[in-house]
Amino acid sequence: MDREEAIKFLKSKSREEIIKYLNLIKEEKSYVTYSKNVFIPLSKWCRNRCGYCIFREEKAKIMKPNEVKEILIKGDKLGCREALFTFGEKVDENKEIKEELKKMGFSNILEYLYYLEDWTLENTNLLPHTNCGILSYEELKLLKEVNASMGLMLENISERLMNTVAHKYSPGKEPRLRIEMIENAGRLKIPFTTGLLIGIGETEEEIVDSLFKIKEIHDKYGHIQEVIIQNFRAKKGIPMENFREPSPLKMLKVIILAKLILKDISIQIPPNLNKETGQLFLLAGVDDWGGISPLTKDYVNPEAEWPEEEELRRWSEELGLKLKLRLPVYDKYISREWLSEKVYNKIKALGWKIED
Ligand SMILES: O=c1nc2n(C[C@H](O)[C@H](O)[C@H](O)CO)c3cc(O)ccc3cc-2c(=O)[nH]1
Ligand SMILES: C[C@H]1O[C@@H](n2cnc3c(N)ncnc32)[C@H](O)[C@@H]1O
Ligand code: MET
Ligand code: SF4
Repeated sequence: MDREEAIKFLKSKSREEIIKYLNLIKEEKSYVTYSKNVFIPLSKWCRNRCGYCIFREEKAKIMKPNEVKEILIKGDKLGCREALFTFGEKVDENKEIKEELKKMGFSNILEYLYYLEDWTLENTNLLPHTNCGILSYEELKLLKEVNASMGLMLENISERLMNTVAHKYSPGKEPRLRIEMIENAGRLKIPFTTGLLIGIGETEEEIVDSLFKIKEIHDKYGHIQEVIIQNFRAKKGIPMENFREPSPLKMLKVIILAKLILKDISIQIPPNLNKETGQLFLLAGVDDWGGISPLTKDYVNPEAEWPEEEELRRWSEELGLKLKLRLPVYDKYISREWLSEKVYNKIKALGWKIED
């Protein structure tokens, strides 16, 4: 599959073409994975203002250690294994937050995050995954010690979108910065999650170029464990509230392409954003349902409830696929090569069985 062929397919209106490419997806695997998590929105303030985001708040607020710990302890009791720290980008650029952190005894947000993630490893059976926007090489290096995996959505490789409602007020969505961070994570051997946001005004060419860029980075470092194909959801009150959501067919075609281009990388579809269509996407080779939570909502898409574990199981089993719990780090990355001593030992202490 090369660039031209991929673009042609994405633009094609032929039903036969779709069936032809679906037929190219050969699957030996017998399961679909998911993670059981708690979502910790440490702060909703953010230096960016993405046109599609409902998560961001102007209020300079930050979760207190006890609030966070309570969620972690409850999640642990419910059998969660992932602590998802997803929050605004560079929140300590906000003076009030910085002050608040100082009062709590931390000089910046990442020092506070490190403390909380270390506490998670010491006191619960959850493993941290951080997705908080742009981080430097040094910051990634530090956080690797206490994270099982980390993530950053590429969103799209398009520079052009930086001048549109999607990214015009979001310096952190500059594709060069995102690519640089994903590469730095590779240099540091951090198991990594990235993905595309579909339906934010991008062209077919830009989708294809984004997929090939991820493939190029992965060929160099081998650290991309999964790629999320996330469908834009219109919501009242966002600048992009009148944008059209991507059609199920568009999603299906992008998933097919992702699968054919990214090969050994797992393709993730958020099940709460694809309740009607998710099961059919399994036909196109979706490997993973991402994180669902028995405790916390999806703060990025608060209107979209998580399906129950049993529902995911039924969707999967109807297609002859077992539903299999995974950790925030995929089994193939569970080794001293990819994980810090601390995280590796924690996973061993959990008694996690790696079978393939
Ligand atoms: O609950 C969510 N989890 C999100 N996750 C987490 C994901 O569902 C899983 O927790 C990961 O597969 C890690 O195991 C993300 C992780 C990333 O690294 C990058 C982006 C996302 C986006 C979301 C999201 O919108 N909602
Ligand atoms: C955490 C990730 O959630 C995605 N995200 C942000 N806003 C929306 C929306 N309206 N619909 C779907 N996904 C969204 C972005 O890709 C972000 O990186
Ligand atoms: N703010 C970060 C980003 O967009 C984390 C996800 S959105 C809450 O990359
Ligand atoms: S999507 Fe992330 S970076 Fe963009 S405004 Fe929302 S919180 Fe900030």
